[in-house]
Amino acid sequence: MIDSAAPLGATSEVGPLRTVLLHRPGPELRRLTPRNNDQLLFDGVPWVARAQEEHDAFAQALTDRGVEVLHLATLLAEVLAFPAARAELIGAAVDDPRLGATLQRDATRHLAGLAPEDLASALIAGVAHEELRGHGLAYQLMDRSDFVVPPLPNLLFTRDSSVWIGDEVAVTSLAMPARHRESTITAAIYTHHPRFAGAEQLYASSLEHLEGGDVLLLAPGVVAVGVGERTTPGGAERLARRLFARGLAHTVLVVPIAQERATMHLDTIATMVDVDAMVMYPAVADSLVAWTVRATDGSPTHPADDTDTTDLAVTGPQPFLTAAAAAMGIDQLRVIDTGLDPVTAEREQWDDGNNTLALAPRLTVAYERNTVTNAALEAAGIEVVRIAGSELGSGRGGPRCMSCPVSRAPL
Ligand SMILES: NC(=[NH2+])NCCC[C@H](N)C(=O)O
Repeated sequence: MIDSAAPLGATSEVGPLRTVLLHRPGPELRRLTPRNNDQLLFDGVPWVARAQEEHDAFAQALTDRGVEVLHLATLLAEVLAFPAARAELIGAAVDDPRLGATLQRDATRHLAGLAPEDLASALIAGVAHEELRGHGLAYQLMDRSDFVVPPLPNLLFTRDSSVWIGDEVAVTSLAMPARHRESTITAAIYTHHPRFAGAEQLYASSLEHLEGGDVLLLAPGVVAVGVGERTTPGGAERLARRLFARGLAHTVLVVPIAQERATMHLDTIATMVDVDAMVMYPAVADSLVAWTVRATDGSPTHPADDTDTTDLAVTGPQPFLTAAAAAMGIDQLRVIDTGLDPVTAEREQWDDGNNTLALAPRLTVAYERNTVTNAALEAAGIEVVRIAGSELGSGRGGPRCMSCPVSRAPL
């Protein structure tokens, strides 16, 4: 088991990255076919071996720069040595009305017989009809190409199923049915893995939809939350109350984004690259607005037993850049444009040109294919670590979606 003393948590998107949670894509990607890829939220059918090579190079680029890389599948296999974690995750995997009681029992028996590493693989790659000797009506009538336990190809995007804010972790509530089960896995890891012993959990998969890709730590105490296809206003409100009650933030900026695939998360249109700079999709830079949410004066922090009753003061909407600079206490939030002309910008935004992972202020990881955006970043003084993503990108996520910062040094 991994043992490291770096304090857990993050108060910004750009503080020097110490520890990150990744998931190397595996057999779950081999489940994708032209028949199921839309439902499983991939734009195509990736070449798995090449996606793994690209991911290994991504992990290596981080390790080379002194970042400790934790692998989700390893942590999962480690917690599956504990009976409580096994029971929770097997229960979550078969909690599916498609199965009915007979197939549920068959699937439970199958999973319960697996050793920790095999169980971890089955929970991630799913269980196909042909891999289980089931009986009964639901099993007989199930399409041979269907899954008893569906695979989780989007586990690759570790930023969405959990996010650290201050020294607490929010296990999120994912909006798309294809991703619901992911946060049962992150919850089990944070609950049972000794590496995270004592870490407080700030959110839960049973609450209003909230995805980590929508949560941007603009500055210590200032959190932006995109609301759109994934995160709901109710989720943003719940998170805001909890952050205020626990003293983890003083301002939450709620930012409506278009409800469409190209802009599924706030981090598909803007990410931080310096303490006062973002790379942003120019088509939205001027129209983006924010509602500023704070606790009303006199609202208590750390109430003994309830973090959901803080009174909220909501103002706005204001232009996002104005509201953000005010909340961050700076004169101006600098913007570096994706692409230059509108067509290049649209192409590079789609290819996750905005979805960068900062390793430190002015040092960021980006897909190499977004040549115009990367040149603009460099012209603005941001060092760019380029990674290949031709296959990884088919899931529509870049370096930031594919990483959950577990520990960043304070600024
Ligand atoms: N933070 C992000 N932008 N994540 C991208 C997630 C992509 C994934 N295929 C989905 O549709 O959910």
